[in-house]
Amino acid sequence: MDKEKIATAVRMILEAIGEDPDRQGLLDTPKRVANMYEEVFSGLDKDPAVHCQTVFEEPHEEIVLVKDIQFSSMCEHHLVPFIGVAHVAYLPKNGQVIGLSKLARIVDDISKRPQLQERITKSVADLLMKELDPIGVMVVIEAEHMCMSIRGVKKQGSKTITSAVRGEFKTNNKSRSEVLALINR
Ligand SMILES: Nc1nc2c(ncn2[C@@H]2O[C@H](COP(=O)(O)OP(=O)(O)OP(=O)(O)O)[C@@H](O)[C@H]2O)c(=O)[nH]1
Ligand SMILES: [Zn+2]
Repeated sequence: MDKEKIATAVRMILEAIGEDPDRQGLLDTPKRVANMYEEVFSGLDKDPAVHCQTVFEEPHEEIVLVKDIQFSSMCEHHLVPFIGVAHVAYLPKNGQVIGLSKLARIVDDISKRPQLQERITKSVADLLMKELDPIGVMVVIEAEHMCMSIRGVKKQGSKTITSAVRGEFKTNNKSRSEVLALINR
């Protein structure tokens, strides 16, 4: 990531809004913002598939759900955050279970990019289907978009919920309902 370029651009933005980038309080701001962008866009040079290599042999053939995985991402339209939780469920096949923390790491890597909530939801589900080859995957994400709360329509507290349903969870209403009940309990 070109942090020098980000800092130069931030200095230009400060000038453009009529601020003095050389006043005491703003002197380090371009550098700080560059460091922040490096952090919030750190997923751009990561391959979340690597996390799918940590699998264990365990004959568990029922639902595995990690819920309330906190995440934050940056809306690609306004470059302001959206913040919320992801719930990731899957049905293991052939006794192949993935390390639980890896589900959260996948959500993180995919979130830390300029994103849309729908794309994060779909990307997590598709990655798990491809790499883990489970019987089913279901991803539900709930988030508040700052671009809807601090500006524009200014609807603070509104939540956007997206889901991506694959395999058994798509074809079997009962399995899908079971995951939803576990998420909502
Ligand atoms: N589908 C989807 N839309 C998003 C997401 N994040 C932000 N948006 C929307 O992107 C849209 C961009 O709309 P535009 O009309 O191009 O931009 P704008 O004039 O800033 O829109 P307003 O937010 O309505 O003021 C807005 O409706 C946002 O709410 C997301 O993750 N998914
Ligand atoms: Zn936005």
